[in-house]
Amino acid sequence: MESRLPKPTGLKRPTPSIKPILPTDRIKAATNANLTYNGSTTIQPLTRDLQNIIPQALKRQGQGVRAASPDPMKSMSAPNRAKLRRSRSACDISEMRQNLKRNGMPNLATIPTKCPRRAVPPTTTTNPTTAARTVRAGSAPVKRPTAGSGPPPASVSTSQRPLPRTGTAAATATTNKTKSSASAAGGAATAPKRIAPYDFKARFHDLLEKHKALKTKYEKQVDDMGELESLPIQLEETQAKLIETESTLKHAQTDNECLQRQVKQQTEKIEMITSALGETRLELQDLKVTHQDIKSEHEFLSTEVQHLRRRNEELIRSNEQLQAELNTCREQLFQSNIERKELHNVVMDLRGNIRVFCRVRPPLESEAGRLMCNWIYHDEATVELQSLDAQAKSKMGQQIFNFDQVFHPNSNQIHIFEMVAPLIQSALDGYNICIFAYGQTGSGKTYTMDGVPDNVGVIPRTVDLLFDSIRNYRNLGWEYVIKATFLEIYNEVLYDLLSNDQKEMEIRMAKNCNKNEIYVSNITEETVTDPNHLRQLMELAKMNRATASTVGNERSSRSHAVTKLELIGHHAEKQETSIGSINLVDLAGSESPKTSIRMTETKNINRSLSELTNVILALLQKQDHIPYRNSKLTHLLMPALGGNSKTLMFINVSPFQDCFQESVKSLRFAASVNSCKVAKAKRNRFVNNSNNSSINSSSEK
Ligand SMILES: Nc1ncnc2c1ncn2[C@@H]1O[C@H](COP(=O)(O)OP(=O)(O)OP(=O)(O)O)[C@@H](O)[C@H]1O
Repeated sequence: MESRLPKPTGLKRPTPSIKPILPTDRIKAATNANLTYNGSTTIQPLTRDLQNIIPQALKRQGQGVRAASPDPMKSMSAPNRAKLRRSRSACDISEMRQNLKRNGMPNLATIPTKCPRRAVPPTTTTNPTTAARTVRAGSAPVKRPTAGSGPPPASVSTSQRPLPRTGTAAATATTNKTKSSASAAGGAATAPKRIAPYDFKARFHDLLEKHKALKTKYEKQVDDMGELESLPIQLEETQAKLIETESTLKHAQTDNECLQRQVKQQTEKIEMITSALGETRLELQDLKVTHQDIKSEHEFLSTEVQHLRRRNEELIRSNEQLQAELNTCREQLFQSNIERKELHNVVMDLRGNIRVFCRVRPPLESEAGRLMCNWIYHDEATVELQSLDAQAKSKMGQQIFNFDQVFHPNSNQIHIFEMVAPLIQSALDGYNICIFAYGQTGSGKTYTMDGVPDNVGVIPRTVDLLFDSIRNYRNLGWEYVIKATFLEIYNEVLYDLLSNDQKEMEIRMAKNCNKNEIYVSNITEETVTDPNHLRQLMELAKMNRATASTVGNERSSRSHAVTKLELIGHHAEKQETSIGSINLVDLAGSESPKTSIRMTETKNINRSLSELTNVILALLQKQDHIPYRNSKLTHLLMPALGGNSKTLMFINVSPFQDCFQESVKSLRFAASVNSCKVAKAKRNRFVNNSNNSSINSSSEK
């Protein structure tokens, strides 16, 4: 690392030296700035290092000693000594000149060979050499530095010395040098005594004193030198310490900056926290206010809660009483419902197990040109049919028919279903219900049973009524499951209307049951949970049903369609199960063979309808053998026609004159069925025992 100490700019770096100038050199130079080596040249600070200065100073000192202290053993005579002095002075000057020349300084003036002895008064203190140079050479005098800080020379012996000889310049120079030393030591007031040249003893003593003084000075200089030599080491140590201190300072500065930054950050944080604290205090005040409000509200609510608890306890006690009353009411309701069912069944029985409703359809817009018979509705149960043909009228006589209900052409679907609904209720009570529509093709059977999308018939309305009633029955503790099958009898073959698979289907007797209980094998049975599901199944069955165009109907149903809904109810509390069924039959339309296009189809339809008539007539005549098995239709409807069932038959007739014969035929058949008496229907009621289920099919009144 570079030192930060200021470098001297105005000082001239010395000529190449032994080692580069260090700051210690400057210190040494500054220390030596006041040093003067025995009246010789003062060492210039910061220009020379100690390695260069000290040897030169010692060299000069040695020269001075040599000049001032000639070896007394070698010069024995005055002329020789003078000559020696002369030569030494000359040597000194010559050496000075060489030094000056080496240092690039102006040269000294040449010393004249002889110097007039009286030119310089002996008492003057001016350097005779310099004065002689000034006078003779006329050049600028070269001043020799005077000793300012050198040790005082010994004056004890010099004061006893004789006055110096003034004959030569060398003597004068010696005298001056001595005087200069004396002046430096004791002041200019006491002039040193000159030692006679012949007084060798005195001179010897003088020289000894000088030698002693110089030795002391030399030792002192050596000590100083020792001290000075230790200075670079101290300086290096100091410099190392300085560098270390600078490094430490730099680290400290870095740490300081870091700390300042941290202090700044912490200060900012403190400000933020202080700000947040202020906001929090405000929020705290608000919360305290809110707390007070809530506290007061809590006290109010606590009072309210206590009041409500007391009120709740009262209500619980009241509720328990009401619950007990409710249970009693439920039990009464359950019993009442049983009574209602029995009474309902009595009404149904009074109306007849086989009931016949006659419906005359209106002419369509497309049939406006067709002639219509004369229909006379005597009352709601009696209708008279008159032909427009007088011959036929006279031949057939009066055609008056009685039924349970007659619906004229203006009767709508709602009126029809109002009369059907009590039967549906009986199905939920555990009875078997059979509703079928019989009539000529195009007379309105499908319209009555299925209806049209904007005016639905008996079957869709039955579905809605069933699910509404099931919801009401749920309040009484009954849970119902509905299972649905859709069957078609076409050309005396059974088809599953919910499946397109070709499969063998047979009408079979149910085992371990009433002899009239039957079932169809391999038929698809769907468990229905909501009315929409049932409607979707009905749509699918309708699409799968065989239809074709006939003379009387563009989309004639060419098969008998049987929709069976099995209603299984369970009362968990009473451990009671109720199973009822509804058979909804849309028969194929009877058709005259004369007008039929598909004879086989027509024959099968007419044969099955004829067998249906035979069965009903056999029942009417109370024959021992009822020919149920003569056709698939009668076999399938056996439970409904002859056994444990409540049956409703719609006789649909067309109002037109050209249908007169078929209408009369249908009405006669229906009238005969209406007069048919069958055994009373039994309610399918099961009570579950602990070990097994026993059937209590009770015979109703
Ligand atoms: N009461 C009625 N009111 C209005 N239109 C009716 C009525 N009854 C039947 N129709 C219409 O008369 C036409 C024939 O009716 P529908 O198809 O129900 O006869 P169908 O007896 O079922 O015939 P098929 O035995 O050939 O199937 C249909 O267009 C039907 O919409």
